[in-house]
Amino acid sequence: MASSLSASLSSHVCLARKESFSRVPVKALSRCLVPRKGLPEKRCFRILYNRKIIGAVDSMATREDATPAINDGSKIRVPHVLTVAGSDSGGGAGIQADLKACAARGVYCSTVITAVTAQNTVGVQGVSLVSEEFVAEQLKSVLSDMHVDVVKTGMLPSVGIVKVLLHSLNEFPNLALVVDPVMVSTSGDVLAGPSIIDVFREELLPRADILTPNLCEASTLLGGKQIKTVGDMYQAAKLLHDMGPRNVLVKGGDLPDSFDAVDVLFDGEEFYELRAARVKTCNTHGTGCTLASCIAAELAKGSPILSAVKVAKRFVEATLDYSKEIVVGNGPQGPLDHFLRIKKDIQVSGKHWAFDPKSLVLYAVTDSGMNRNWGRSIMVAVKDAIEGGATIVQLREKDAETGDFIEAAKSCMEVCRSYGVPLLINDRVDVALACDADGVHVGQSDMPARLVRTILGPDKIIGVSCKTPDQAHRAWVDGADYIGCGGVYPTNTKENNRTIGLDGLKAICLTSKLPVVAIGGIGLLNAGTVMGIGAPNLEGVAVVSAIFDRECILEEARKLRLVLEEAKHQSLVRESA
Ligand SMILES: Cc1ncc(COP(=O)(O)OP(=O)(O)O)c(N)n1
Ligand SMILES: Cc1nc(C(=O)O)sc1CCOP(=O)(O)O
Ligand SMILES: [Mg+2]
Repeated sequence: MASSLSASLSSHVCLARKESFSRVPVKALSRCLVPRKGLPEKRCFRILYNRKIIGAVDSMATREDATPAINDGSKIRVPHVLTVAGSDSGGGAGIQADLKACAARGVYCSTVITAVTAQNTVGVQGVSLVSEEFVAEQLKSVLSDMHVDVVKTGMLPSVGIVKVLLHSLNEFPNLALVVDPVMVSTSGDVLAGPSIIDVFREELLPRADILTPNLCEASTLLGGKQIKTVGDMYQAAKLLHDMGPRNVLVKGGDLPDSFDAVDVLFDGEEFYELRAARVKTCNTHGTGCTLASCIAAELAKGSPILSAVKVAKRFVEATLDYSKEIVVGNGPQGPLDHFLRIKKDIQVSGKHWAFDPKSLVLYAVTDSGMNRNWGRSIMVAVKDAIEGGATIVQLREKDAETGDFIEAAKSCMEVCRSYGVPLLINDRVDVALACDADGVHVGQSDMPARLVRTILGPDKIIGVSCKTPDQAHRAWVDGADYIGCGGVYPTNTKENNRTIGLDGLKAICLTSKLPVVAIGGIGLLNAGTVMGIGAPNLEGVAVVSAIFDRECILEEARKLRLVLEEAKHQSLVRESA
């Protein structure tokens, strides 16, 4: 039967969409097709390669079936996990954890809610089951419309709900299934009673691609078997595998006297002992849901089981480590921070403001050569510029070693944050990421602003150098926050820099939808003239030598700021006249 499929395999490759699949010769695949247990022959095949499941093929798939899996250039079908689980009002576990884990792993997640729990970091105060009919309706809504790759189950609180789910799974035999046999919450509250154990053992587990019990759940499924050692975990994994799931991951998080966090994966042939240093934290609420969702997310992307489990374990470790000191609620078990951000955002500045174009008034751009000549550090130069009145700083360190640049940038970040002045990095997105700078300034031959925006995200400031109205328009389309226009006058600071003059500057300002800062050859003597061109979106001037190639940075910045304030005053007088 397998050989009869090999002729049409190429169209089915898309359907399986397993990355590893594409590296397997088609000839080898025909030998690898293995009918899936419990499913009608000729319907669905697991693809085994080196004895590992690497994908699934529907033998009756047509080219049309496969079409949605192909990226046609403009439309991309994303990996999709459907979680069938309970809602946790505290947001740490259940559906809420599943959504966050999938989002953090870059996978779309739809939800079928089986129960609503009133829950917090103290415990579970109440549970309200969703009716079987309504669970069925949710399943139908999702599965009749969307292409789901993997179903992940959490809290399945009644036999009826498990049966409803099994019915849907029978209708969609290609769906991979991750079963997290949730029975008791981290607080010790029962979420699914012993009545469901039989239907789990007899009907759900044989359908599962992977089962992910903790020690208590493994013991319950095995009729109360004691699991106290890693050796017991191996036995439990084997016994659970005999119940039908293709893979079993017994999680040893609760193993007594264990220095490491040990999990045992059994794929029916080999055992894998996965060890990591135990993270000391009480913020563990939701780790089981997160791990299972993350495994589901990786499988949806096309990973083989072992690599999905390894990535998921590493992700949970990282979130545990990151979240170990965060405080959410007064109970003994807090939640995870799936996006590794909450703590950082609070610590870094307490607040994030949107970019304010008024911060462009006096834009100080550093120059490592000038600082060297005057024998001062970048940090001291930046501090003096800010104390003199600079409203935004750009580190333009063309000849610095990357490591030195990052260290200097980190120190300057501290200074700038303490004064509430934004700090941008010239050219180097990597350095900006490493020091969590407020943004980046790029020119026409640097990384395109659109890509910088994708990498830095929506919160960071992006500036683009422009010499023409077309470039200014492009910068706006690409998601920049402001443009730098120059050289207004000739400059010795930047070699071979074309001068656009005041007329060039004005032409750009007139059409630009973005705020503008003028640059190039600007100093005390001409800053007023530049600001006087009468363009409302010209917010300020950017200077290098007028501040940093002077004996006293603070004094020069102060004088320049006064000139700019006077120019602003004059323009207000002109407007009101
Ligand atoms: C505010 C501001 N405007 C223009 C530039 C010049 O950027 P770019 O054209 O990329 O040239 P380099 O500075 O990288 O030599 C700037 N840095 N800042
Ligand atoms: C970095 C830079 N960019 C320019 C542009 O025209 O885009 S001119 C310039 C150098 C500006 O230095 P100074 O203030 O010493 O003239
Ligand atoms: Mg540049």
